[in-house]
Amino acid sequence: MKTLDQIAAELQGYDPNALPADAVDEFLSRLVEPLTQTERVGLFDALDRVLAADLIAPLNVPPHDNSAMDGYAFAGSQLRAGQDLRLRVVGTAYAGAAWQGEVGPGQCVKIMTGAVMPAGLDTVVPVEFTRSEGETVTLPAGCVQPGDNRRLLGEDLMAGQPALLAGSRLGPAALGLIASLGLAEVAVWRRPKVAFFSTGDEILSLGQAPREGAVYDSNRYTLFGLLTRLGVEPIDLGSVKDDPASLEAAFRRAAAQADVVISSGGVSVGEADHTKAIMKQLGDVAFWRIAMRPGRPMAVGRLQQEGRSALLFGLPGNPVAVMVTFLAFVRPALLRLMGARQAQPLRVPALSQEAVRKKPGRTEFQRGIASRALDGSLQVRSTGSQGSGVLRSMAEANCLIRLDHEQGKVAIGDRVELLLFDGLI
Ligand SMILES: Nc1nc2c(c(=O)[nH]1)N[C@H]1C(S)=C(S)[C@@H](COP(=O)(O)OP(=O)(O)OC[C@H]3O[C@@H](n4cnc5c(N)ncnc54)[C@H](O)[C@@H]3O)O[C@H]1N2
Ligand code: MOO
Repeated sequence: MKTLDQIAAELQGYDPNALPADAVDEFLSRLVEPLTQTERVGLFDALDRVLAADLIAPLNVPPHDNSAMDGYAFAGSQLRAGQDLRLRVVGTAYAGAAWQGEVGPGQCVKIMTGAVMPAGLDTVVPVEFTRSEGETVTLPAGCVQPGDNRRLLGEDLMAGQPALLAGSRLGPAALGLIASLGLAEVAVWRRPKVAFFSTGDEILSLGQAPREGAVYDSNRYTLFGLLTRLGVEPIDLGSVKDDPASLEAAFRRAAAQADVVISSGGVSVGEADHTKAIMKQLGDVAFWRIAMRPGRPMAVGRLQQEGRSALLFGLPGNPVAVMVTFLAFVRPALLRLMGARQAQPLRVPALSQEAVRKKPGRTEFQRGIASRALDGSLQVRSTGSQGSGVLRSMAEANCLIRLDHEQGKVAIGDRVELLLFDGLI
């Protein structure tokens, strides 16, 4: 395990007082190592977990050639260009049991969607394309081609081939895919435990009476939501007063039971803040000023407690900064810890509906409302006030507009990049 100083020495031009967002990504990718313990869980418990090993299909899906339509199965070699085909119906194949009879030339079998294709037959004509008279059906010229409407054995998954790769995050489709292989359990990485708490003397817990100079703790609730959506095990440690004894107890308690500790507040330069001193005392911690807005101050490192080491993210106190630093840095780090292959969120291009003032030299995340323009392209406007205490701007938004480090001002119609909240938070 490398120390923070060793990692810093590996990075060119590392300056903790003006760290570009890309350098933070690079730093964290070297700091965070995936958890090593795996477990087997039932499929209902596997949602949002990360697959620990390649999943090899133990059988073919579908297990047999079958019909994609309700209609008539027949040998496609009998089709002649420009000619109707008349066939005699000699039986009915239902889904669930293979039809066993013989089918000769000029004959067909009535077949249901999903039913096994009778031996020797390779084509299905949907019932609505045909004319039926008593025991015969007529297929009008050109209504199907040989091989149409037949689903091939193994066309979804072939036995022996990987169905899902290690590091895949299991969504609803993956759960269904695993179930389609007849597997009731799957090997996943252990869920990281993430302890979180808020710091600050001005922070009121819900239920406390309002008082002058105090604000209600919102960060714990957004962090709870972000962590829960991500599929880690959140451990709420409440809000902690800004005195050394309370802070030390909170950080020790957190580090003793969690893989990751997330605090909010106290990482800037304020005089009352004891947070940084305690973090330093309990572990190997770097204090950064990131070239980013919001989310400039942030502490990152490891806390040592009772012979174990927990990752630490000391997020800035401002509520929007908490969410932005979480999405930009903590979420990818947690995904890496969870063993996920794809850790960085997808960035989607969109056209800006507004001009934006921006100087090169820092990454900015504005709260955006993305929508579809009349011509079908994706467009975005900001939610208005972008203050890093204005949580309403985050609640109204459906995306973050990410303005790159090098980017200068944005004109109406310029291309910007979005992190869409759908699937992200
Ligand atoms: N001289 C400087 N002052 C500040 C700088 C700076 O670079 N130089 N950076 C500013 C930036 S940017 C941020 S962000 C904040 C971060 O400061 P802290 O991490 O020390 O956070 P606090 O001072 O404790 O709180 C900031 C702000 O957020 C409110 N807050 C805190 N926790 C919660 C919570 N759980 N729920 C709701 N609101 C919370 C707190 O009341 C403050 O208003 O520093 C700037 N200052
Ligand atoms: O992190 Mo602060 O919120 O950049 O304003």
